[in-house]
Amino acid sequence: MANRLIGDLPKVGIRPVIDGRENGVRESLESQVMDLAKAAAKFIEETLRFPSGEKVECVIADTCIGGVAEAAMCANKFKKEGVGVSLTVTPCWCYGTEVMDTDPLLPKAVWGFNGTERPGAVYLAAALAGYTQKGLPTFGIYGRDVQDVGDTTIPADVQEKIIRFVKAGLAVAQMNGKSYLSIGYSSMGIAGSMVDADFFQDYLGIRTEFVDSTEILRRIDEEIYDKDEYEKALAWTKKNCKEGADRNKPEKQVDQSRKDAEWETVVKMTLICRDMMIGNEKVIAKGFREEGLGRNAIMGGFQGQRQWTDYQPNADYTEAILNSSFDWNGIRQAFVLATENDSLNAVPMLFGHLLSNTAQIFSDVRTYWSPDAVKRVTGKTLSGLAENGIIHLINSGSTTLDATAQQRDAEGQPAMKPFWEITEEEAQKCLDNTLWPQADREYFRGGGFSSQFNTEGEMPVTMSRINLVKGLGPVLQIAEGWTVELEEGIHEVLTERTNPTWPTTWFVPRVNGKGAFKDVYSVMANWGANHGAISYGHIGADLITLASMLRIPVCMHNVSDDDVFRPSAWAAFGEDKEGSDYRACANYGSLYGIK
Ligand SMILES: C[C@H](O)[C@@H](O)[C@@H](O)C(=O)CO
Ligand SMILES: [Mn+2]
Repeated sequence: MANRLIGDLPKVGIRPVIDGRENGVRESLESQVMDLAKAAAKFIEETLRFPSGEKVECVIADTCIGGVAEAAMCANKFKKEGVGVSLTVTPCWCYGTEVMDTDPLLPKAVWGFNGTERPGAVYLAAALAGYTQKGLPTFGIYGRDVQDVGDTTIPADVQEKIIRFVKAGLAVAQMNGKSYLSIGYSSMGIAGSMVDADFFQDYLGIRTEFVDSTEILRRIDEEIYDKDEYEKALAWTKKNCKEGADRNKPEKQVDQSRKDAEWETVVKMTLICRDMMIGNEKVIAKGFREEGLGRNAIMGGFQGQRQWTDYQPNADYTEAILNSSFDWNGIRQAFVLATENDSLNAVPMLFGHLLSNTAQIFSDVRTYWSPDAVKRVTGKTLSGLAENGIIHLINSGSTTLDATAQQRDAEGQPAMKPFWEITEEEAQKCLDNTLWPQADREYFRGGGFSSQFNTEGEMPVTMSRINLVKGLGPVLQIAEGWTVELEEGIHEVLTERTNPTWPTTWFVPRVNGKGAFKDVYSVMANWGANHGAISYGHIGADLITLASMLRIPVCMHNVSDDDVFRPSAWAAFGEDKEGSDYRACANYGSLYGIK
């Protein structure tokens, strides 16, 4: 599977730095330093893959870097090779600012080998002081236990930091230069769908492309899509997407021929939205080059409500299928497409996708159900992880079908996996566990079909969200927790009170008795908007590292302090990690903003 966006995937640049004193010192260190760089490169290449499936590639400087000339040669090589992340390694003393990497846009880390024969860790401290003094925030990596000279094994604590840094750095690099495709504009007064071009450009390096929804009608009417693929997609949909019960009042119900026409429209909408995002050779071959080039969109949003959905079938099918790891073409990388064009939920979905390589859930953060309220309406008692209350995540549309939780990890537990680990059987189970009821025609006058399922089993997940605060800028909120399955009889009653035609995920955040995480209720009460992006796994620490690279402060999280890994300069902004994060982000400002 190839990267589907324009531009090469970023590489990881490894910079072996060395004590430049020739005639003795340098020569005695050359192979040890280079071996450390090779060990780091091997480890990264063996561990990481891109969401598109490609292995991550490392580039090592041609020589060890003993001074500024070799630093410049390395920078030159990195530019030519498309390096997006810079990791400096050394076991020895080097000349801090002389060997440094001064590219302000490359996320940077220095691994100073913890040995004592040669002072790598002393160099690390000197280097970080230089980076801080020059306004180039850099991550410091320093193993807890002393290693022997020449040992090229990477201790577990160093491994964890290298991977956390590289993953987040590659996410930064992958976003840069791509687009957010806004199909339609603002939905129902939702602030996140008033797409803020300055935020995308300044903080993420992402362009914003605005296309009116009538473009979809035009492409349907003028048949600007691949008709062969359309036939294949429609046949696959008929076979794999079973219609659920029509819950509309009798006077609102439409006949099957109208429903069949709606299926045809939503399948076309899916092809067209995807083509608008990433282009399609087949559309170019039909003579529509401009349309077939796409918008180089790494994510997008579909306004839908209200003008489109008052008139045409909703995009629930389109959003659900594109956000899933499979379709009529087989198992493939998921897209990131927000419903209601909530761009501030698309961004954390993209963060989650780039950090975990998995498909993402988009949901309304709809209801906190206390144990008492559940008892009152169901007569039953919440138990297990759910015992202190649950949050109902539900939204028509954008929830990936991977969230049916039919995939299994190595231990046989429910999971949402990178697409290359998903089996045909698992993809089929996700489809088999989803029904497609006719949309609620009071909300969606143009009809359409909503995906309906209930996330099965317990999965570790992380909910996150970006909010824009006037006078402050963007902030990120993060809540790690679990999906839970409710005891027989509870789900049915609770979901009946909402929109039973929509997908439901019951979520329990990990609480700690303090602040926003005092209890489950407080998490709900402190959530900054109507939506959340939910990623498989506990990725809060990765999100925190990524946010610091983008200078987005984290306003709420439940990650242990020990796992918070930010540039070393953050320590100079105070001991309290939350306060220092705000001050450091304000001091450095957005990564791409023109000051
Ligand atoms: C149908 C309604 O308009 C929903 O779409 C609404 O509950 C939302 O999802 C609001 O974010
Ligand atoms: Mn919503």
